[in-house]
Amino acid sequence: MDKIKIVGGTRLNGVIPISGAKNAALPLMIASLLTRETVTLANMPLLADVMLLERILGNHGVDYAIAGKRTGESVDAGRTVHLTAREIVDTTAPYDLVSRMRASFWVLAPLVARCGEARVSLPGGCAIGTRPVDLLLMALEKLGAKLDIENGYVVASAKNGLVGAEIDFPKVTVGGTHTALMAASLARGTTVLRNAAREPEVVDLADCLIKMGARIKGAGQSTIEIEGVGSLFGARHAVMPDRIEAGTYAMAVAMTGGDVLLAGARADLLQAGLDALVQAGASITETNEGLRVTRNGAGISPVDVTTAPFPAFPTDLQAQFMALMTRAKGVSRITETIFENRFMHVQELARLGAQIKLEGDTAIVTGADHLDGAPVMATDLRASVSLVIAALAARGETTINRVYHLDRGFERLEKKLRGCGAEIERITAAG
Ligand SMILES: CC(=O)N[C@H]1[C@@H](OP(=O)(O)OP(=O)(O)OC[C@H]2O[C@@H](n3ccc(=O)[nH]c3=O)[C@H](O)[C@@H]2O)O[C@H](CO)[C@@H](O)[C@@H]1O
Ligand SMILES: C=C(OP(=O)(O)O)C(=O)O
Repeated sequence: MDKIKIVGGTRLNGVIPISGAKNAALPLMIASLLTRETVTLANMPLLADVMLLERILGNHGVDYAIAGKRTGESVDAGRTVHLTAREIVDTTAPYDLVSRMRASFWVLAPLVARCGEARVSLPGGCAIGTRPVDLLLMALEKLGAKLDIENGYVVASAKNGLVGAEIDFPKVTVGGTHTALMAASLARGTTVLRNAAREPEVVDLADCLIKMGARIKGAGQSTIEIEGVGSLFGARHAVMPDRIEAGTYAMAVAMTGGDVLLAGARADLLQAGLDALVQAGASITETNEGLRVTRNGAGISPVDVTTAPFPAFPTDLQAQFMALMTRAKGVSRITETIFENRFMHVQELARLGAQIKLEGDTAIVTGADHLDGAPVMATDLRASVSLVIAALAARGETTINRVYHLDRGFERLEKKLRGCGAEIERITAAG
């Protein structure tokens, strides 16, 4: 298993290109199941999750072709891929694939909407919480799908097609909103989603569906109206920039000090995260090329944050912000309201000398004068990168084990950080 070795203490200076968003790329790829025609996605990130989803979609009959790079195109440019689901050859998504990536469960919606049947393994829990799928199933049932659970699989059928409905989500769910958007696009009649997720990735999916011929109004607001159509077409769409990757590197710069341009990053996708960073002492300027983040001289101030659905502070940046707060001059409180168990990084940060006390859904972080390098273990994607941020500021060497978690969501992380002066290298396991 690969490891990452970091020697802390270097300020970050330079340019970091921001990749296409994992959490937009995945539902966009899944949406290709809705049409016989080719969906072309540009600015695709090269990530383990994307590669796994390629395999899962291939199992259903999606032909996946990667366009070659144009002459002179930078290595930092995202890939362009063509996905064509001419025929769906298999409507089953098996346990061994779905259990490895939760978002793959979302194939249920396009499969049942297009084919009238699907058999998709329940995804199970994961390191950050139990993560039930009851609201995704509720949405599909409202749209007329008949659902049974058999041997760990959701067996869905809608022999006469799905029918538009009013769907009120009792809780904001990104996956539930993606599911309802995809299914309702091919349902007969009108669907209204209430308390829908407003995350930018939902808007990105809706934009692509609209290019494919879907009739969707209100994406990005709590109420979304979808007028179902008989069939969808091919389209070309560029994946939005990754706001979580951008926020992560912004927090790394705030931690080490320095001056970095996050090329391609957009402030409107990340306002709550940027506000917290400015309170912590970073300066952020929006430029034509992206976001410039600097922290010079002054130390890190403690800031309290509470995670909540967009546009509030994102849960996917909670671990990274906690890493930053471990060096603040004072006490901060970080409250996690989305996932019940998203504090696996606390024990690992403590190994570097962080002082964090957990009280229910709140972590109370007392900033330490310094952190010291140590061997640590990555436990999930964002927890892993929080250890990278802490290690960049720790004295001496930190080795992060199980970095396959990082590869799920951060493209060329070592290269991007090394380009800004960080002392970071991947130690590739032999064999
Ligand atoms: C691939 C992807 O895009 N993943 C993101 C997506 O995950 P995901 O779509 O799985 O997260 P949700 O927004 O659905 O989950 C939000 C909350 O709702 C609960 N819930 C969800 C569905 C359901 O049927 N029942 C239920 O109770 C969850 O347990 C959680 O407490 O949004 C999360 C919240 O922004 C992010 O952290 C993940 O990075
Ligand atoms: C939790 C995340 O991803 P997933 O929903 O795929 O587990 C994440 O991107 O932080």
